[in-house]
Amino acid sequence: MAYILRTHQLTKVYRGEEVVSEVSMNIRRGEIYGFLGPNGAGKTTIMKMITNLVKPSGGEIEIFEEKVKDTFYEQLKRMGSIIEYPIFYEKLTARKNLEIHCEYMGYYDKKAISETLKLVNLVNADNKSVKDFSLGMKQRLGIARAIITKPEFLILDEPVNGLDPVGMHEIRDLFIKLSRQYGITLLISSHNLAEIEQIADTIGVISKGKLIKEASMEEIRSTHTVHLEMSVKDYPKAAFVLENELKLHNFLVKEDKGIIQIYEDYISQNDIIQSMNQNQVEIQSIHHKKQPLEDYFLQLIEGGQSNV
Ligand SMILES: Nc1ncnc2c1ncn2[C@@H]1O[C@H](COP(=O)(O)OP(=O)(O)OP(=O)(O)O)[C@@H](O)[C@H]1O
Repeated sequence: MAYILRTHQLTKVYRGEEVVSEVSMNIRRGEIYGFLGPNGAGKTTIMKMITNLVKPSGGEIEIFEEKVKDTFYEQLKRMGSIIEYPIFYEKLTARKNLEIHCEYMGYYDKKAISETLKLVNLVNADNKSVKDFSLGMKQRLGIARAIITKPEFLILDEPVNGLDPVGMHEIRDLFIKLSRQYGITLLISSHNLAEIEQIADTIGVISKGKLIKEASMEEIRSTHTVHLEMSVKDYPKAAFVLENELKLHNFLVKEDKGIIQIYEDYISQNDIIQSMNQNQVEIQSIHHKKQPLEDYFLQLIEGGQSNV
């Protein structure tokens, strides 16, 4: 398995306080990794350590399958990033900003500027200076600057923060394009699940400096969101049957809705129907129900546990 990034027990202490605690994360080549967590969870600090802006207090970082040393310029050259707010030369155009950046990076592919402006859809902005850009245009220019040197690994800190739904949609499409067509690996942080749920292949959930979950979206969707919902009139009796006949304990009785939610993975719908029939409990409906992912993540973050 080719990993673009692996951290081992990565830790950062600020004034005696551990703001990042023993984080071991794994990003595979070519994937979009969604880094999800509430504000202050430690996402930016981790991204800063990965991009050599902040020194770790402990642990290790491996990029492109090589352990990073004190300075890791060779690896950094193959990476692009936007961390916190990108700063531009406000009086200059997007093109001029990119030219200056390329010069600074020692990257002299003149064609790249026009190509990149086209890719991020900023071709018609040649007469505008950056100070007159909308927030979305600035975000796209930031992305252009991060990708112009053709990085293999792109690190984006809250890149859609503050964008309207249309802008957000455009940027999301761009990320998918960068990943699927250009094979760039993306690490994207967000405090909002809806922003990255649709594009991430893998999600890392961070809370209070700890990585509390790392799993593929596919796995999360298939294993953690389903429960059985059974609608009955006589719910006390139904609950009795679940508990004493089927020996199930992980269920919730919602009296106001007349339903019982059953969270046991190993019990089949048929077994429940059979047992209810044998005990003369009439089932009005029974079906699998998905827990909204948002609820699942909130539960995860609030619980702050690693065994969910
Ligand atoms: N230079 C610093 N000195 C002291 N504490 C810091 C410093 N940088 C970050 N912190 C603290 O570390 C914790 C994590 O901050 P960080 O910015 O990494 O979180 P985050 O998940 O990226 O949240 P946000 O989205 O709000 O930036 C916070 O409690 C923050 O106050």
